[in-house]
Amino acid sequence: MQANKTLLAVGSDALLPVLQVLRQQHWHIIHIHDPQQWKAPRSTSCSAGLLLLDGKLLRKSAALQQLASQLDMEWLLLTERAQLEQAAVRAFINDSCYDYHCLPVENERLAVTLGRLHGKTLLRRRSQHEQTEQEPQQLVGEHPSIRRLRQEIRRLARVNVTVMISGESGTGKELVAQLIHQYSDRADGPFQAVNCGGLPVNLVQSELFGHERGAFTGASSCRIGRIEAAQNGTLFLDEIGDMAIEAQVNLLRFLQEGTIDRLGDNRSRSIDTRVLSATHIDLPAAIAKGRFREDLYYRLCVCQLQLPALRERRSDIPLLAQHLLQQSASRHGIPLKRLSYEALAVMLQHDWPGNIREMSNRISQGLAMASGRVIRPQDMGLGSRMQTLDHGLEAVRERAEREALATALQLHNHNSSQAARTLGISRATLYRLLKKYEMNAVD
Ligand SMILES: Nc1ncnc2c1ncn2[C@@H]1O[C@H](COP(=O)(O)OP(=O)(O)OP(=O)(O)O)[C@@H](O)[C@H]1O
Repeated sequence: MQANKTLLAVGSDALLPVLQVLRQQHWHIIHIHDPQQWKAPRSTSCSAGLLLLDGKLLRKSAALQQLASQLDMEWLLLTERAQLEQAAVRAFINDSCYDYHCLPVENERLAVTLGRLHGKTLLRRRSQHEQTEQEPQQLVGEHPSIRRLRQEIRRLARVNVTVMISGESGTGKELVAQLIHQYSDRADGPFQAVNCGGLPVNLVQSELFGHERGAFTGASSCRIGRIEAAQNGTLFLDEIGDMAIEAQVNLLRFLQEGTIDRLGDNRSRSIDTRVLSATHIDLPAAIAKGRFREDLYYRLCVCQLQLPALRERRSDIPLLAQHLLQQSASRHGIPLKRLSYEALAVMLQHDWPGNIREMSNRISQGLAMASGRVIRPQDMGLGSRMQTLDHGLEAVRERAEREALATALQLHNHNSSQAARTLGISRATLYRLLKKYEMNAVD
């Protein structure tokens, strides 16, 4: 990260006297007349942008928005007061600028504002940097099912049993496996994730167990398998339900005996690894159809974790959205934007068939597509304003309340006192809500 004071100035030569003063204040200045001229790589280290809006630039509003939304820095707009009468100018200021000054320029005020922009850009870059570099993976969510999951992860991390993690695609199964590894005393060892579904039958064996040179046609060198690579660490078998039945017997042998043989080598090697697996399919049904070995199932399922679909914990949507926004902005080097209220309302209603991965993808899409600083539903490829208004915020709130009640009651076997405590409301409020939604508790 560089901390130099570099200013990107966009506008006509009318800016020159101002730029002269700023140079004396130790700003390094890049001056372009036209937003489309900006060709520098995104990693450029400008920390502030100064934009002199005149009639000519106003006609290039799309290019301006494009420029302002793609560069990781804050913008100050210089404008004639009369231009503020135009809705497009006001929208541009709201969406894309940190501040605006009316002409003529007051040099002292300008110096203070640009200093602030510079400081703010550096602060944001620093926190984005710290977030990606240092922050461990986190399981975001305050829904009772996620709170309980966090406790279960901590407990399971301490014991060396196999765990089967089930849930729809994108619900966080691999993340949970990583957390179990991180909290375990194997955290300093490797975490090896294998996608069993993506491996063709003929490759599964060599991928899992490794092979010696010449073990089969094309095996030109010796290769350590994924199980061996997970020595003293954790082996995560993703999509285990899709593993070819022929490969299942060898995996079973490894789980029973704790040893593997590389293909083409009959020396058994002892392996000490913790095995976690995940599936999005119904394994008992696969067993009934003869597609999955029952003995392997019991070996892999000493403990089980079931992850809820995102639509079953809608109250977590705002929290997750904020987390994914920050994560995506810092990963892709895009300036942070905020979700419009409308976007959040649409997200609360969406059913999220692809769960958190879908949300993460849509938010990245929104960050890339939004022309200003605000992400609208259409930027994420989500329904229109009319659809939101059809349902209204009240309907969204009712739906979230109904779901929170149902989950709390289920969690506590329909005991109203305990459910009220979990929800952080009084029993009287709980009864009022149960009556409103025609639901029942036991006591
Ligand atoms: N509770 C959560 N908090 C924060 N991020 C999450 C959470 N759950 C999932 N994610 C993120 O969502 C993305 C998808 O999660 P993950 O890959 O773990 O899902 P999965 O269930 O293993 O998916 P698949 O079945 O398709 O393999 C990842 O980027 C993950 O970090």
